Amino acid sequence: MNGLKRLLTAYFKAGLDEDKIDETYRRKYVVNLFSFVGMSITFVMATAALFAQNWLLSAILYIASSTYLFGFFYQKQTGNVKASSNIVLYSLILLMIYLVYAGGANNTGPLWIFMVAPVALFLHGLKRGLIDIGIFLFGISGLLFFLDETLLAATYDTDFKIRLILSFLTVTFLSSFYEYSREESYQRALEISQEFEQLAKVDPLTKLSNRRDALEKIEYEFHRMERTQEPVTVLLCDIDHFKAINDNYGHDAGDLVLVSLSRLFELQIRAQDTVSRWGGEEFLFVLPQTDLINASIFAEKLHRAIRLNTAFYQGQVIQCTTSIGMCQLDPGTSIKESLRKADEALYQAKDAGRNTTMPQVDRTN
Ligand SMILES: Nc1nc2c(ncn2[C@@H]2O[C@H](COP(=O)(O)OP(=O)(O)OP(=O)(O)O)[C@@H](O)[C@H]2O)c(=O)[nH]1
Repeated sequence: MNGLKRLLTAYFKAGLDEDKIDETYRRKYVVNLFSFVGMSITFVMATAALFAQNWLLSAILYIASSTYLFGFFYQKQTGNVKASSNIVLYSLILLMIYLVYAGGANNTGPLWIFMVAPVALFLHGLKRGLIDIGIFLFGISGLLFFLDETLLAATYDTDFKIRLILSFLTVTFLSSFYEYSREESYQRALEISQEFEQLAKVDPLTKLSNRRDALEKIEYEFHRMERTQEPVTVLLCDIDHFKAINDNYGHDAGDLVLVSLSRLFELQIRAQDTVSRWGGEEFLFVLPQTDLINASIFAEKLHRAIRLNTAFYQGQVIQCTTSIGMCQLDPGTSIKESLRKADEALYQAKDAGRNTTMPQVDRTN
């Protein structure tokens, strides 16, 4: 039993990317599922028709069964979900038209047409699925009501034809409603997950990138530097005696200073630079296309701007300074090691009396 379950799961998940569960994943899954169901049912029906010596019906059903299998393999090999879903859906539609035309076994062929509605909607989505269903319905109605004397091989009672179309419309309506709600829920879930993803990258107090996002950005710039050989420098900036601000004016005043400096930092950087809240009262700048010399010029500009910046808290003016440690990224040095060097440089800046910038500390030199 477990072996069968594993086999079926492997079949349904063939060609699917487990790391990317999105709409394409779902469509591929549905293609695999329908190709399996379609292939199995038509195979059984084809064999039954073979025993009943209905050669033509049997041959057509075997061809349909092979087409579903082909749709599955095409999806698995190429990953082309658009083409494979077209193969599965349009071969199903052609088979249904044939069954209505010929009547199938004991005139029961038309009973299978209900499958078209959910398959079309699940494979092609609401809009395109409804167009497919509309065209199919138009063709079937024409065949049943207008070409019944000239083209139709089977004979159906008028009541049966009307009920067939009405029940097909009912199944279409219910399937469309289901697909509509599914698409709506999927869209909403997508929006919520994007919102959360965004929130997970932002520091709630300062609205700057948080440490996690900063690390992603450094990694991106690190790889770009490896490709382009252009310099990248990181700056670790720590507010001097920030504890004293909290102690003297209160925690809310400390928060206000952090927010005020964050807005100031955003104004100082270029479009390609990033500033993030690294932690507590520490900020990290990532400056692409910038070597240590140019980073020093930027750091001086930053010191000046911070000195001139004033935060007002309950009628009191709060001013502060910062210390900065810098490190230029190097392809031969890990990001972690470069950040450690910047941190060491920052401590040297603190030791040197604060309100100053120090370049990286190279122990090997
Ligand atoms: N208001 C506020 N304070 C914070 C926040 N995060 C960290 N702090 C405070 O920042 C202070 C950091 O103090 P220290 O690490 O001693 O550093 P410092 O007083 O700036 O001294 P130096 O860095 O040596 O100049 C601590 O009092 C923390 O509580 C925050 O989000 N808001």
